[in-house]
Amino acid sequence: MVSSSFRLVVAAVIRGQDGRYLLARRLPEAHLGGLWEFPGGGVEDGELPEQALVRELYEELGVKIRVLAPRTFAWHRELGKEVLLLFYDAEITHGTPQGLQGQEVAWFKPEELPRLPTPPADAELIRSLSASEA
Ligand SMILES: Nc1nc2c([nH]c(=O)n2[C@@H]2O[C@H](COP(=O)(O)OP(=O)(O)OP(=O)(O)O)[C@@H](O)[C@H]2O)c(=O)[nH]1
Repeated sequence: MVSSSFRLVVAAVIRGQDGRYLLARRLPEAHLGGLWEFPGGGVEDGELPEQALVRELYEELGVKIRVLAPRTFAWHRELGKEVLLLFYDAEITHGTPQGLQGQEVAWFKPEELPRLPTPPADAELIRSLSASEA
């Protein structure tokens, strides 16, 4: 349900040449702290989703990316907040990802993804990424 607490969040599904996916770990003190997620963040006023994704990846990980195509979406409802998550396939064009806010960043094989602690809203995406390898 769209309400005044609605937020639009974008996240990148980035697959390295070795077939691993890039995830970042939420800081322990954050909401859903310690969970591994696809890097991204909130779309700000006046921004297109793809622009927000490019900005977030640069601010959080110091990389430039190219957004390739929409992959899927998911709703996240918690604590009275409604979040619509848009996941995009993307690739890194410049730089090596680093957790510029102190967060851990790592590449995971598709079969490792289902064993990671991840936000509930990511479950279906993770199932499909790991199943496409089977
Ligand atoms: N970037 C990202 N966010 C996700 C994923 N899955 C998921 O549920 N989220 C949720 O989407 C929101 C991301 O927004 P954010 O990172 O800008 O917000 P935040 O938690 O720092 O701020 P907040 O505490 O105000 O929500 C969070 O509620 C986060 O838990 C994901 O795979 N990637």
